[in-house]
Amino acid sequence: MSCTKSGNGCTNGNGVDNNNEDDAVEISTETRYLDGTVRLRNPNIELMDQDILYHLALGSESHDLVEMFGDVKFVCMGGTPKRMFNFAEYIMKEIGHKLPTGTQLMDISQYSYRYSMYKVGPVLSISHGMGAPSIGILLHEVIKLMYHARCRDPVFFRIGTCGGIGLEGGTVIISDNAADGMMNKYYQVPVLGKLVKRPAKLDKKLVKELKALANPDDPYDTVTGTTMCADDFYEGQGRLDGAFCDYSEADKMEYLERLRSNGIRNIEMEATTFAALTHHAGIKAAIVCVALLDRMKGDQVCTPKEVLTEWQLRPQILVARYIKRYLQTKGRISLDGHGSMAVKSPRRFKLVQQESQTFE
Ligand SMILES: O=P(O)(O)O[C@H]1O[C@H](CO)[C@@H](O)[C@H]1O
Ligand SMILES: O=c1cc[nH]c(=O)[nH]1
Repeated sequence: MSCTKSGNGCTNGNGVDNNNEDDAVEISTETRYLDGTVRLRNPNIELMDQDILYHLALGSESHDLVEMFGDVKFVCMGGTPKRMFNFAEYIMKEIGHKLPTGTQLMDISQYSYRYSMYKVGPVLSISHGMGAPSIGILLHEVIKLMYHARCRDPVFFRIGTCGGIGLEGGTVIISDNAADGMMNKYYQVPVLGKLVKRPAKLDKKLVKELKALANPDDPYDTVTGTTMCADDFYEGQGRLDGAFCDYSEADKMEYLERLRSNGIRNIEMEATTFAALTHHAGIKAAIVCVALLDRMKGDQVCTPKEVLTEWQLRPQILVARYIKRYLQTKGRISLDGHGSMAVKSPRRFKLVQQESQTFE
């Protein structure tokens, strides 16, 4: 889809405005087979003898991807390998998953030397590095992995950190919209010399479900709002402490105030890419970040390491509540890491609707 600009939004080439605020992720026959497995918007892939997922150190012929990943329901991503290893261990406890005796969690993608990936029953925990190009490459390969593995209606989460806009460090922000540094609600990437714009949309229902799981007893606030995705940590986020700075503190504050008055509550570096690529794939997705500082009050991250480590758990706790609730309510997914979500029968060319993913 190449988009043309219409206001802040995009059209999909058929003149359809894809920037309707109330839309949930559009899951259609373009992105799903009859049984809910992921259908790629790329006819080339199923014609290929093999598909090498180079940055994951996996391949469609070298690995039995259905056997290895067919039961995956949740894909959780965050910047660092350490955080995603910790999340894998945490979710393992939370969902009561047991590894076979004598085994331990293994980094499935270790020989890519790029990303780390851990699998805990129906949950994949993957590091995505920093910024749009890094998470973009990962999303292409993970979406293809979902297709090859015949995963049904997977849900993706980004579990991140960010700078708050008028929000104290430690506050958890669930993104209900994503915008770039120009406040455009799309992700744009040059393709064949032309700028392709894809609407950066998140599933509003999932946002509400996550917000409802915030516990009034949590010793921190959980809020929703628009997330700004910058292409840089320093100048791109209006910091005064980069190697270069050609603006004044007043300019910075004026910019942050403008962001705040446009509903932007936090800044990080992957939101538009994550929202746009999952949306384009028809994958329900959410972003939950913890603020490391209030950018209205400063630029340097000077909170002690132990405190930052505790804060980073907060988005994980919320996402784990969602996953647990889903597994308890649906109760259809085996937690032994095998089988019940895998579809072994051929499913190509079978189209229609997917089942509902909601569980309220
Ligand atoms: O904490 P994670 O999820 O890595 O993300 C945030 O931290 C990085 C910058 O420090 C950027 O990638 C930003 O998006
Ligand atoms: O200020 C911050 C903190 C974390 N990550 C960001 O991108 N910005």
